[in-house]
Amino acid sequence: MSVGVIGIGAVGLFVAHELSQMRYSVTCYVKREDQKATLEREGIQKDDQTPVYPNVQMIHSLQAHDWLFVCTKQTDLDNVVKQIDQTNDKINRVVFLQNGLGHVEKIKDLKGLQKFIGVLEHGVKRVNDHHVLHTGRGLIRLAPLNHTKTSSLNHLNHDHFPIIIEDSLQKTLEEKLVINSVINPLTAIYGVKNGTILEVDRLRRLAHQLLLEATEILELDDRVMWGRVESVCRNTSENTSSMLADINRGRQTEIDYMNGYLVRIALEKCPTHELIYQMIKVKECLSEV
Ligand SMILES: NC(=O)C1=CN([C@@H]2O[C@H](COP(=O)(O)OP(=O)(O)OC[C@H]3O[C@@H](n4cnc5c(N)ncnc54)[C@H](OP(=O)(O)O)[C@@H]3O)[C@@H](O)[C@H]2O)C=CC1
Ligand SMILES: CC(C)(CO)C(=O)C(=O)O
Repeated sequence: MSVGVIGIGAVGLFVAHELSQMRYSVTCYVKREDQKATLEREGIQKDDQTPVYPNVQMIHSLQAHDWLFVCTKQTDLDNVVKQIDQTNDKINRVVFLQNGLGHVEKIKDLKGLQKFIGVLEHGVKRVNDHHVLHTGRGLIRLAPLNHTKTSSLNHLNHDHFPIIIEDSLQKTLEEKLVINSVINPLTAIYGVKNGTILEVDRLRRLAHQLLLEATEILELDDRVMWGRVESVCRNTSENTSSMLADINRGRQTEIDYMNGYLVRIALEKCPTHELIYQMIKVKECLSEV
């Protein structure tokens, strides 16, 4: 089986590594020549294991695959969707693994292939362009878009790469959105690892306040969701959240698809999320300087 992985950052390195270990024919798609050269030379290293050597191509050379995993940020999806659209007569199934909400509409426009949207609950930390740390064992939750059959997903499910099929796409994404809209901005504002949120009482209380607003807007059970936030903080305690990683690298964050999404749908009735949203926007401006 041939699998393509687009976007070889923290998530893409991990996904491409695990699929390569399952002996699939994996091709990584990147947008920088220097990352292509590094991956060809060094392979993908997970933790301190021996590297695996998937194929590496530039994104404009996207080829035919049985499965395609899209592991870019939400902010890069427009370009990627355009690229897949130009290639889609050769691609059978696509899995999108972005955090946040707002991408489903863009993806719906892709015709002629089976689409799955999912969330990755592993702790992953990018060390550099070819090395990733697996900081917390988790799983991938996937839901089909537009009544796609799910039986083909069984081929991808593996003990060290568990995939769960969820019935409700919206619920899966909303629950992950709650987790990210609490953990990501707080870790990015204070420059701390995920585990610190539970360790510092004032930070924990601020996290809980964000949780209460988010669960009220999305009509989710706040006790259940607080339990999930706590468990993600514990399982990924040593992780740098993707938003903190973006701020540290002077990149645009996904805040518009997380707290920004909540602010938009709640019509400004979520003051803590609105404040946090503004604070991250200021951080983005400052880190560009
Ligand atoms: N990091 C984490 O712990 C987790 C992240 N997520 C979610 O997964 C998604 C990816 O996150 P993460 O891996 O952290 O992000 P990264 O920024 O580490 O990686 C994204 C990668 O996509 C590449 N990219 C961007 N545009 C293109 C393109 N047009 N063609 C090919 N490659 C492209 C970037 O390349 P370049 O470096 O050249 O810009 C980068 O390597 C996000 O939605 C995030 O919220 C989900 C769970 C955990
Ligand atoms: C679950 C969490 C917070 C793990 O770091 C994540 O999804 C992210 O960093 O975007």
